Amino acid sequence: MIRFEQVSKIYPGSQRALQKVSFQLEQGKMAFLTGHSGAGKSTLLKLITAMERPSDGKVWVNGDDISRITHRKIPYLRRQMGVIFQDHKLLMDRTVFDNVALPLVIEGYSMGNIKRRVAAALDKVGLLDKANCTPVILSGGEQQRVGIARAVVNKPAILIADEPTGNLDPALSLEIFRLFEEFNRVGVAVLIASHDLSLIAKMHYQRLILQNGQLLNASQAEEVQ
Ligand SMILES: Nc1ncnc2c1ncn2[C@@H]1O[C@H](COP(=O)(O)OP(=O)(O)OP(=O)(O)O)[C@@H](O)[C@H]1O
Repeated sequence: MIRFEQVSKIYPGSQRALQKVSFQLEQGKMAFLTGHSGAGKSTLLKLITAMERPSDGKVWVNGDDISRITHRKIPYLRRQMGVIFQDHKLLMDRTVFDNVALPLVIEGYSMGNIKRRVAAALDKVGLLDKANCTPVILSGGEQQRVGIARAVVNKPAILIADEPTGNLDPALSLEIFRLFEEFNRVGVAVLIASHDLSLIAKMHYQRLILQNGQLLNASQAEEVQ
């Protein structure tokens, strides 16, 4: 589903952010991406969403080599994935419904279809009764769940999350991780970058550990755990 082959990334005028990173996340699997601040986690995720291109190596998503993807093909790639950010990037002057509907409006879905899908996504994250509220009146955990509903509303095969629980307390963080597990259980591949080591330790999924841009192998990983 996602495959990195000897991927390096050097930002212009800076040192190497990723060095010869290789890994695979198979269809329907869930994994955590961890590592110190500046280790390269966001960079790795940005290569999957084609917000950045690798300087060397190959990135495969759903069977396509996206290392040199053209701008024209990026919308097709992004349609296959839902992306969740720490600050959830919600439109605060629009309703929860409008926020979740946005990807479908952009895709030109009919209003009937939009209503059905948004209701299903909000139901999944437990916020159906908040559809007509603006996100400002919601708690941090609820706002993050709106972000998750928006990410899953067009049923992507892959979910990518960059520090989705960064601003939340442990109980709410666990709730969010459990939600990701539910999507994974129905076949969605999930990759979550997180600093939340105690929570990750409680969940038994593949762990990718970055250190100064390099992925640790199994024995190195054991040493840092
Ligand atoms: N747009 C950019 N231009 C130049 N250097 C960058 C850019 N983005 C990231 N870097 C550098 O690349 C390295 C990896 O950064 P990245 O944001 O991927 O790390 P991270 O593991 O996500 O860190 P954090 O946990 O603090 O968010 C860092 O040294 C960072 O300064």
